[in-house]
Amino acid sequence: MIPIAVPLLADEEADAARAVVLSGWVSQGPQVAAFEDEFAALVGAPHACAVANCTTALQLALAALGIGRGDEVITVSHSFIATANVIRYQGATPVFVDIEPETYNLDCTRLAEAITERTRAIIAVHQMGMPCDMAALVAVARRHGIAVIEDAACAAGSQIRMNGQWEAIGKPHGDIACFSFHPRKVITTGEGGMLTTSDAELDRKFRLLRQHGMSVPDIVRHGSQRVIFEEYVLVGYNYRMTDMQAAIGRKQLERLPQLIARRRALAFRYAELLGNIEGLRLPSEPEWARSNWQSYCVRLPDRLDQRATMQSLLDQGIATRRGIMCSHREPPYAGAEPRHDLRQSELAQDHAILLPLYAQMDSADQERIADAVKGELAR
Ligand SMILES: C[C@H]1O[C@H](OP(=O)(O)OP(=O)(O)OC[C@H]2O[C@@H](n3cnc4c(=O)[nH]c(N)nc43)[C@H](O)[C@@H]2O)[C@@H](O)[C@@H](O)[C@@H]1N
Ligand SMILES: O=C(O)CCC(=O)C(=O)O
Repeated sequence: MIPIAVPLLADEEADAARAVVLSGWVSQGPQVAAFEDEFAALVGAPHACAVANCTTALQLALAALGIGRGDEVITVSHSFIATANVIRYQGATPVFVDIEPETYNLDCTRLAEAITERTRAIIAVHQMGMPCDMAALVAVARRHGIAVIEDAACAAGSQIRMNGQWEAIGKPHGDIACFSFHPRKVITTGEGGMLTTSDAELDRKFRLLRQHGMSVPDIVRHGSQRVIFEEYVLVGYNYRMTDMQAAIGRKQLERLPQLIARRRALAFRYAELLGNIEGLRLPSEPEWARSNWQSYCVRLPDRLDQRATMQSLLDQGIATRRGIMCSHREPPYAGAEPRHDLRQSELAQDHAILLPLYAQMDSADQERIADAVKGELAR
């Protein structure tokens, strides 16, 4: 069986987690602080704040910006449901806009029509690791005084060319970028998330919000020779990352450059193997983007039934996933007619499939997958 994804975890990660267990300090301690520093350096961000997962990161991004009831947040429906849910958690209203069929990312030409006097933020998703057009998106947002949050859940290690320079996603190019370390991502801590920002005040709020609004963190009080009484200055959450997770994450960061090189080589090979199949549309990078290829998404011709194709591949021992879901089609969001046309989002969900892609795949696996896909197309 070839699964859709396999995390690359080995003795280094196991040993790092073991050392933390034996150290006796296991939650939001020195390992979390070191992981934050190393992640910030990797993406070139002034501040990085670790949290329990990317869903909590996105919620804290909205909370720190003061977004709540009565506010609207523009985003894509075509994303994992957490992108929409965090807007609802805050009591705000998600306003969905369509995607570009080539990149599966927010179509920036649709932004202007979606902005109202209630719009407070845009959540731009770097879907499947492919950078969203941040130059275009940020230009529109700045013109209207709207904040930009990047849902970079899948995009650790992806790059974008801005003003002629290649920069890591997460610098950030909007106001806040949010990452996931879920096992389906390029690097993992089991569960885990990170917020990056250039704004020291936002970073201060993330740190308060992730730990109950506690004015002086426990680790500071623990190390103090003076008695300190803390305050709880706002209604916060418990969204902490553990030190076992952070220690694993530090080892994963060491692997990241090789993982990306490997994934890019695998994506390149897929393009060679599947490139000349009539009717199959392959993903491609805009010339200003370098994807980490968190997922490799191909578009089936309309005549092929998506589910039947996926079932046939599964019967041949190859796991796939359907195109990215659309939140507006799920029960919590289906009650209201979407304000804007979401045709490309629906077509992508219904006609795309994700092929297996992970570092440990070998060329025989990839050829087997390509042959099986060819077989389906030849039906
Ligand atoms: C591009 C999209 O990719 C992912 O969506 P998806 O539909 O492919 O996700 P799921 O089907 O839930 O993927 C979970 C899969 O990811 C793998 N996986 C998930 N967790 C594990 C794990 O702990 N160990 C191993 N070995 N594999 C794990 C399994 O193959 C599992 O079936 C998510 O990351 C979305 O957030 C993302 N938008
Ligand atoms: O739950 C999932 O499948 C993905 C959510 C995620 O990546 C996160 O919140 O970090």
